Amino acid sequence: MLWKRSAKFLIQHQHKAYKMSCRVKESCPPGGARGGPPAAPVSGAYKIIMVRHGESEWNQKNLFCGWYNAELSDRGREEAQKAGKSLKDAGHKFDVAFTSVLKRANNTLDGILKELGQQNIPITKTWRLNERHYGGLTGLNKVDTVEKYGEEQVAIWRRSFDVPPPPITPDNPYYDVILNDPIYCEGPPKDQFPMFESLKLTIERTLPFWNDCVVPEMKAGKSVLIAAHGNSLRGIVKHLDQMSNDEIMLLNLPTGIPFMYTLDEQFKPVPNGSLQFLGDPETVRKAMEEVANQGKKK
Ligand SMILES: O=C(O)[C@@H](CO)OP(=O)(O)O
Repeated sequence: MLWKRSAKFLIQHQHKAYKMSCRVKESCPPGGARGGPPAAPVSGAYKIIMVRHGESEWNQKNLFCGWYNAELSDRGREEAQKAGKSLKDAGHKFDVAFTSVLKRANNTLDGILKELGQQNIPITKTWRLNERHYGGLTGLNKVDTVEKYGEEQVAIWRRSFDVPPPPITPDNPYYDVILNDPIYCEGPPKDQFPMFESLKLTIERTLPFWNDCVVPEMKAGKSVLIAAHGNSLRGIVKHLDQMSNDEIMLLNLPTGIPFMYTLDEQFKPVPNGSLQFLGDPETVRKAMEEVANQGKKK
């Protein structure tokens, strides 16, 4: 079975991974988001910075979170501040920012923009940049889930490309909280509200936003920052780097460490333009490993 092979591949190769205010908008802002003067692209190329939110309270408790609207932990708030400082020290300024409708990403963005003194730039929030919906796993502890279903099954649920978690059902304590959360007032419509998402399904709702809203801003010469989630960003990375379904399984994005892509005119990464983290390599490697280990036996 393909997913069995994929899970084995994942477990065997995980260690190699490193090497390689409800202003919610469903559509793009009218006329595009407006910011300060457009940043000139370097040698005809585009640069974009993305960051996974800082550690959330549910990351700290090692719970599957997905569309549950968890708060940042103290460490997460510090990570956001640190990310802002490293962007400031590297001389970055942004014209526009994009984020999900979940407060762990919104507050990470706010923390970064505060450090940069750029709280007034236009921000577009969309559910299309949300974390993947973790379905029936929402609220479960990852290590307890490993104890119950085994490391291999949890690896498949967490990192396989197209095997979804089981659907969330009304007996899940977070079913109503998520479904009726006012942050979803502008979408998705109730009859299309996801009950689970694989990475494949996540990409199917994230990529249209990337193409229709983010790319036009870059084409207009705007300097763009995205603060989103581990799996919505993995989807964008997979698309940009044209990674195979097996390759993307190995990538675990660390919390709160910004990364840059330098893209050519076709929006393909230039040589050495992929996934350039703003952090020292050892810190980044350890942070990635920490995420990978969340789904392993203690
Ligand atoms: O629980 C989640 O929503 C995500 C990110 O925190 O977890 P994972 O890394 O297991 O995909």
